[in-house]
Amino acid sequence: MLSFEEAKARLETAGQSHVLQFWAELSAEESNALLEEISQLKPEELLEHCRAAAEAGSRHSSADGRLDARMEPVPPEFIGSVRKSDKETLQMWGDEGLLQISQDKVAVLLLAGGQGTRLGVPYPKGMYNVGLPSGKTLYQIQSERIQKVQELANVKHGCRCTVPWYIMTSEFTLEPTEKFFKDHQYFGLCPSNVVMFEQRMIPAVGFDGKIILEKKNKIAMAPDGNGGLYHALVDNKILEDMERRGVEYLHVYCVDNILVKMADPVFIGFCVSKGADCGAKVVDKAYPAEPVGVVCRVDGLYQVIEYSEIQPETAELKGPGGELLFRAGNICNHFFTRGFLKDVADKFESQLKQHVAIKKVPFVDGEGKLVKPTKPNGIKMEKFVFDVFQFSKKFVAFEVLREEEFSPLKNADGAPLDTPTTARRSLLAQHYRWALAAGGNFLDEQDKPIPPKHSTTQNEDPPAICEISPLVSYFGEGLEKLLKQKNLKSPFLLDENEAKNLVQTK
Ligand SMILES: CC(=O)N[C@H]1[C@@H](OP(=O)(O)O)O[C@H](CO)[C@@H](O)[C@@H]1O
Repeated sequence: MLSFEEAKARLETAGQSHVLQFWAELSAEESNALLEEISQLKPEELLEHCRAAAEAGSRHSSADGRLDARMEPVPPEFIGSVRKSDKETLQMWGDEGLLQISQDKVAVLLLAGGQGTRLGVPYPKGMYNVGLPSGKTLYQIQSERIQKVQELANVKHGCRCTVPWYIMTSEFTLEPTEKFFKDHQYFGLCPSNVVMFEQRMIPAVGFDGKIILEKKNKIAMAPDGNGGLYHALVDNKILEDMERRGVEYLHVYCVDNILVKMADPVFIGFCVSKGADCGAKVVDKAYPAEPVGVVCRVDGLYQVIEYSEIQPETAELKGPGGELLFRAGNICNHFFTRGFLKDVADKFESQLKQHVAIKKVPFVDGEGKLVKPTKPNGIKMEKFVFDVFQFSKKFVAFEVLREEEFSPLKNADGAPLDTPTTARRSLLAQHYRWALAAGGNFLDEQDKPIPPKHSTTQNEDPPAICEISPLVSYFGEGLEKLLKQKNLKSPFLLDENEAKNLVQTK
């Protein structure tokens, strides 16, 4: 660890001497913690970071329109689509994906370093329970999907494959996530195949270019955005781990989408058969101001323009058929080859754009009292995971069905969209559709038939409650043999035990 003198010199070089202003008041333990924090910061990088943040803050307007004029939509012929493809093609991609999975070539990587500020919980989002009949958390659902996709590949190819699960956490989420997994015996996964690592944290900076102190001995730090992935892969030797395991393809996704298909064989198979090194799943944007990024091209290069960085007028532009011109909504499900990630790590990481977020950052005033600002006072710099698309040699977009694949949990209940209620509803509506399609009949509590309803809107609950464990079915497969012509009493929970009962009562 640094000595006081070294820390002082380091901070002076970066113009940040104020970080030590409360030094004389700190206990030995407190001062050690501060020295430890300072020792993580490299003086030149810090100087540059603070300079760039202050400059970005002074001219900040995220949606400044600099890119809008150069944006063009992805030509439809460059988008693979679940809706527009026939059954055989989808089957072919799915088979290809399962083949790759069966050969241990596929891993999933979860971006879980965020603080879930909008959701308003003090713990990692993945630990959230949206109120399903089973009480499962997002982490449990995801873990069970991994187990099921492994099983599908095993059964098809007579193997015992592994889909390793890499989880990128941050200083905020690592400890609670690790504990949660341990407390739940990794939800049935082998701990050695769940690899958690931490992304970097960087200081929040005031408009004057000075690091913000959130305590007398603590710098206000924030994760470096989900694009911090590329640094973190190197810092934690994750690419080496993948190589050792023979992983060639990675499905990267963010934690909050309750419908995420982990290592989706169809998506993997599509990307692999197109020879892509980089790919993104998209859904048709629901309305112009929907808070999703749009996949598009800028100066001929693939890019995502984030919802906070697009001008409203651009988001509203319509194509010839009245559809949104920029409608390829990014659902934060990406495909990368290991080779591509290595290239990014070796050659391109430093070129990734810094995005600026102006936030309210709690700070200590000159007297050391904590102030919760009412106006934004700090600049946080973030990298975005999708900013590497421009370096891809062969990029593909893959359009999937929103009702099957996208229902993110962003906000607390009470907000109109993307809440625990909407997430729960989307999952239950999906499982209800699967059960109907498999030939099940629902009964109410008085054993009266509930008339089937084949589509429900986002704002209504399905007429019967049905939850199907991912351990029983991954994307609706295999249900006919269990549910056909069966009377299912709502609420109906199809877990592995119930599946066994149903087989026996054939
Ligand atoms: C930097 C980044 O990855 N932003 C993603 C991500 O947004 P957040 O609001 O940061 O969760 O998830 C959205 C989908 O839920 C996607 O549309 C958007 O582009």
